[in-house]
Amino acid sequence: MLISTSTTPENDDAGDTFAPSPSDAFNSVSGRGHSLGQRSQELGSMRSASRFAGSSSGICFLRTVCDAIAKAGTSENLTSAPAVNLRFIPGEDERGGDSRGCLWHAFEVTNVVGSAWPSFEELVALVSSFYIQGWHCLLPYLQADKVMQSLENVGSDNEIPHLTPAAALGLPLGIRDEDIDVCLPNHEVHADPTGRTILPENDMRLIPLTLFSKYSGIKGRLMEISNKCITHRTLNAEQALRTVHVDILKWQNEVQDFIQTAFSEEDDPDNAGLDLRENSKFLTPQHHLLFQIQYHELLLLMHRPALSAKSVNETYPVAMLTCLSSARAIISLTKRYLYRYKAPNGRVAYPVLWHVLLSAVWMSGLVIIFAAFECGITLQSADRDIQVVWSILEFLSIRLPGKPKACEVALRALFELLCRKRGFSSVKPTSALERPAKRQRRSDPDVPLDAIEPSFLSNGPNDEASMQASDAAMPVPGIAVTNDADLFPLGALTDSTQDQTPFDENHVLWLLDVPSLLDDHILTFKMPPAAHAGRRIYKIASIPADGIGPEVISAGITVLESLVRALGTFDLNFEHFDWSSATYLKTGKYIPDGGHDILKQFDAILFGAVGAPNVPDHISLWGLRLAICQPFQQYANVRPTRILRGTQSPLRNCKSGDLDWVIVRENSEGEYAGQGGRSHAGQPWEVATELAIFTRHAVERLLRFAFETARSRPRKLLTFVTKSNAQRNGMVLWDEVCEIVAKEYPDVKLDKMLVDAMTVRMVLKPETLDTIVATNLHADILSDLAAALAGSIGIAPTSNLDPTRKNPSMFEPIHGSAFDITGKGIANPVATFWTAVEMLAWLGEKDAAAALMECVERVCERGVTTPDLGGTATTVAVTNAVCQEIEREFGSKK
Ligand SMILES: NC(=O)c1ccc[n+]([C@@H]2O[C@H](COP(=O)([O-])OP(=O)(O)OC[C@H]3O[C@@H](n4cnc5c(N)ncnc54)[C@H](O)[C@@H]3O)[C@@H](O)[C@H]2O)c1
Ligand SMILES: O=C(O)C[C@@H](O)C(=O)O
Repeated sequence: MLISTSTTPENDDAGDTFAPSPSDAFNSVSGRGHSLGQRSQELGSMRSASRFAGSSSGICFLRTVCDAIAKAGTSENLTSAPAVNLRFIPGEDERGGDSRGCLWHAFEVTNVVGSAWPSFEELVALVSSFYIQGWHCLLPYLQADKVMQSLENVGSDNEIPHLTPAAALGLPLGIRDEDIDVCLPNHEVHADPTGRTILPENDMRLIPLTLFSKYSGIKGRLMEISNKCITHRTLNAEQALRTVHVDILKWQNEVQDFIQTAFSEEDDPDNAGLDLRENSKFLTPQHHLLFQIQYHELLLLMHRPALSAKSVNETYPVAMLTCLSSARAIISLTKRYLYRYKAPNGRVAYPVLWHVLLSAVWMSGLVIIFAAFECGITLQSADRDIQVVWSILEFLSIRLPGKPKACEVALRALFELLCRKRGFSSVKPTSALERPAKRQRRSDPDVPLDAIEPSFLSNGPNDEASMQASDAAMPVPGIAVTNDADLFPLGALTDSTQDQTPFDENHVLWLLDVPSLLDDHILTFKMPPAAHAGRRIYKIASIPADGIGPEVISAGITVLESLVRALGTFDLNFEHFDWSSATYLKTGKYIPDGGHDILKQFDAILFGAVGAPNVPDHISLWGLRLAICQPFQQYANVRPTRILRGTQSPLRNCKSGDLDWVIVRENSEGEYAGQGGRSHAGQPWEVATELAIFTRHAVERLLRFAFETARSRPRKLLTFVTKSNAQRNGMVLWDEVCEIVAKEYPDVKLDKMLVDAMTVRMVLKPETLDTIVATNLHADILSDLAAALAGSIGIAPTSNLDPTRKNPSMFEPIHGSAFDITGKGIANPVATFWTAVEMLAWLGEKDAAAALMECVERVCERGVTTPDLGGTATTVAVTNAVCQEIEREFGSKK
């Protein structure tokens, strides 16, 4: 089956062009193919010029799925839904999901080495420092001595591939990296640093350890291929992948050999020297599951980049189908394992598997949704798999809810979106979107937490008989599984089932407060330093233009460059355009001929302000700002307002938190349609008309965007502002369209205001507002008021978004050229910094965006502010303070 490489027509938001036809499996019916221009810098490993390393491919895949689903279907306005809705999409490269940085409960860690073993608190601190701040998946391959040494002490980090199996095998965790790389049965004696023999040479655990180590090696090579072909310098990416594929298959066969050996007779001559009786008990269902999941993870890792590649090609169907079958295998294996080996109290029988299962099942869920999106399977079929994924995630969240919960939220939102866009509302209420009934039981104090089980464990076709039938259908080669979880060697970690410590219910309930957890996570998450050898590169067009524009844009770029240096994970390439009033006065044009085509090649536009005393305002605004926003269909103008830490509202008693709004302004027509004219010029009866135009199409797409924005925020409150008492045509159309669109968002509370009364409410009851939507002119005025109520127009940002991402979006501070302070060096750069934050988030660099915002707020908190906020600092001083804060936080990687 060959993929069509022709560009699928872009979907028109006037009609759903998608038919979920399985017969068209993986032909580009989805329209995804060439439409991912925004991600052009994130190329998969199937492309020779790949620029990301390691698990970036996971993040890239994740974005592919989100972008593709958001872009599809009738509702163009939903484009940003996943990004807005989910707030935080768990990635592979983000760790733990528990904002406390604690992977293990105290009762899951046992002191096995006597007093030298770190305390639980030390263990948490160590895991947090390596796992949360400094970890990267390539670490084991880099052989960084110091890090490895410390990891020996931590020992229980289950995401470091070879330490997972070490712990799983019950090996003393003092074992060194070199042991794992070189050890072969019958050849070496392994000793800990004190000389005590820790592994006799005939210890059969060395075989799986070697196999796990080989797995790590293959994984590392796959990452290298995505990165720079380090191992395969002489091969192109496709040749390199073929050799790795052979190694994966060889590895899997070795695993099977080993499993068969472990359960064969002792007198088998092949097993001479191996103490089978002593050691076979170490091969448990957990090991087997781990091996099987690792096999499928390798296949996913190998094929996934092809799914994220910018253009589809003939490798795509193989990649898609391989990923699909591996994803289904992972889901089915995990389900079967949990069914059989769940501990009596309902928890995962062995905590060390928790993260392995979590990341494998999460990635599999994404693959299933993507396959449904690509029409490789029907939505109904995907629904069945996804139900199991949710049940597993729900089950895993019993141990530590943060990350499983975030995965569940993300998958639910994506699947819901896909179902809606395909018009399959029946999938939605009956299964996919309903919260499981068990959820209520969790908060019921009479039901012990231990009573919670995954739904598939307790009912329907998932009984023992059908499990056995499915076992028969998919035989597990070679292994004689044992039902006795107690056989499992505990190593450094005890099985939670053996511990009598009651589960910390408060901890669970605290973590169930998902929105605040996720917010918190965004704020506290730190990017790992310089993890990626291949960096994402964004092309930014900078148009500082007039007045204080050049001063604040220069400050913004300084801060962004400092952030980029400190994080080392992506690059911003700025190109500067001198399109301004001065240019207009010289050439007669703000934008030269062909200027729009040039701008189209950029990922985003960073804009200062336009307007000069010697050019009429309507010429400058229409010549530059509107001349970009309107043709680029940046129809959603998004203006968040908040009282930043360390700043004050002019409203008495209004505290930070009381005023936390997002204003969504229609940005393509309305009062800015440019219709009208003048007659009888210069005569006493001269007449001028200014005609506002409201189209159903533009109103609907903007309202849907506003509802999505409101839905993505904790309060789910949308205030809809018009003047439909006086303006009885256009505004009444807004009212009618709003009523229709609102039906799609029953979870969003709708609140209607007339614009005059709205100004009163903004001043007197700011805490009653959250997301606000209004016309081009009304929202322009309301957003200046909002900025002033939050302290200054000098802090307020704007995003001019084309949610379809067909054109670059433009980011600018709300304020104008501010002639009165131009050149004085006191323009507040915070609005531009916050604008830069919004731009980074739109580009997909959400962690970097959150990090920058945090640094800006810390500087405000320290009182380093310009005069408009009551301070005495200059633009440059504030800029330097933010750069210093960034360096303090992340260090500089110059
Ligand atoms: N997006 C734009 O390009 C844009 C937006 C608004 C106004 N304008 C244009 O700018 C020119 C001036 O317009 P205006 O005076 O109505 O609005 P303005 O936003 O330029 O200034 C209003 C007031 O706010 C202050 N101010 C603005 N930004 C500040 C900052 N960063 N730090 C400290 N104080 C700041 C100014 O000093 C002034 O007192 C006009 O030509 C107008 O058309 C352009
Ligand atoms: O009305 C405009 O668009 C100009 C200015 O007020 C802005 O908000 O950018």
